[in-house]
Amino acid sequence: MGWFENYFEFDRHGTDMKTEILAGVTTFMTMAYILFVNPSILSDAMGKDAFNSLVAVTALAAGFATILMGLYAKKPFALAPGMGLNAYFAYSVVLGMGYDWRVALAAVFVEGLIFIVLSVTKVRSAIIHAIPLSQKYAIGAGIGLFLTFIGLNDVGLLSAKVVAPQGSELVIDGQTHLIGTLQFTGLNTSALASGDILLFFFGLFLAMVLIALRVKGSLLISIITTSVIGWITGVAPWPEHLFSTPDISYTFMQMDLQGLLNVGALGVVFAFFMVDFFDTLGTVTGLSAKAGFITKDGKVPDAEKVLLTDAIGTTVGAILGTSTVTTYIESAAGIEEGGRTGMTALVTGLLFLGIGLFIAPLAGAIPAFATAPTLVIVGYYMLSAIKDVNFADHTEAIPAFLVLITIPYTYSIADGIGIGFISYTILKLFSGRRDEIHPLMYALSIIFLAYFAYLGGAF
Ligand SMILES: Nc1nc2[nH]cnc2c(=O)[nH]1
Repeated sequence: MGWFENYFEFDRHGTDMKTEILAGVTTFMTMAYILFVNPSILSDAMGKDAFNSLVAVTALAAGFATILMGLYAKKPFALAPGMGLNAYFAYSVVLGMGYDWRVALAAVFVEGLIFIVLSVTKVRSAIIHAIPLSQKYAIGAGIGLFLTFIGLNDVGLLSAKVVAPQGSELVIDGQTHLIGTLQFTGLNTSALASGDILLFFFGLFLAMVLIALRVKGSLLISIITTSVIGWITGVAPWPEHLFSTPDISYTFMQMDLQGLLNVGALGVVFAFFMVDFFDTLGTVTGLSAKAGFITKDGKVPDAEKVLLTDAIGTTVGAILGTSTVTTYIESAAGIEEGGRTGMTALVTGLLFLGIGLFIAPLAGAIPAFATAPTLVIVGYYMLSAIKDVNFADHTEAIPAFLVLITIPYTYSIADGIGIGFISYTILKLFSGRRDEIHPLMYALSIIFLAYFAYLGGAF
């Protein structure tokens, strides 16, 4: 038995080197899009000149945090700057509220420090353990639906009608987007015969069949096959070149901590913190349930180490120049391939550094239609956690249901968790079962009420 096998306890987890490496590569392939999507979102707020720096910074932050997760927390979880959080950073905080991006980075940095303190003092894992099992399962399942929704959206399969109040337009990459109330969504029929969508369905059906045949690496095979067909048929451009030289000078150490010293900016720190905290919490629980880590009494082993890694990732990410780093739900893809130990994360992290830093153009050439089927399938896997919710008990199942639908509909894991906690506490309280409410659930419900009030502009 080699050093790696011993250190990561392959025997105890019933895994082997080949499975772990394949799992690490699969998770990387599923997440590689972030190397290009994150820079494109953040550079809307930081300026186009930031783009190259952001590619390297995204790879560095994801690589560093994921390797730390592998070596220290020994879990098959990968981290990168979160999609919900980068959009909040760019479109709400900088473009919406008008904060300089350096102040927004400082808010992320401080939020990360608060996280570190909470993780070290074990407050955070205490909160995790106070949350009812039905809510934990529903969060995992809701994140699954969210992921499917992201996949369908990425590939342009859904259309939406937006009723926009005047003046609420957002220009991204020269395209004008309406911001307003969503009236309905539908199938984007005009795109159905496009190469992108056809290849998406090809990838989806290929993945489905391979999974049904129980072929190892089926998601990875689907991503690679679909990409290559896309490149050959000209639906997606071949990678232009293989190598690029990393340069992070534009965003490195740019935080403006002094700019944070006003009440409004503290609200921004609070909002970042809430989203990061509960996104991580839900994701770690969902992934742990999927990997079979949850103990009989509903706990995630070594939760403190996982949370501390996540918190350090955010802080280091802010120093490098990116929005909040968080544990990715896409890690479910590698877990699905059998990844159970830190070796999986180590492989993913090294690929982020190796590919992300130096051959970013190649990773970026993997088209959205090739990764979207994976997001859809992983969503299906994660949804299965809902079967562990007891639907005979309305006081457990109704709040679980609300979490399940609110996460994808609001495109926000934190909002879904908030609705879940508030409704759980109210329902138990008014149905004569208050002794089942953990005292921390009252506090969390009140914090979420304050959070929603803040979002609604009450203070
Ligand atoms: N948990 C989680 N996973 C993601 N995958 C892509 N973006 C995110 C995010 O914001 N949170």
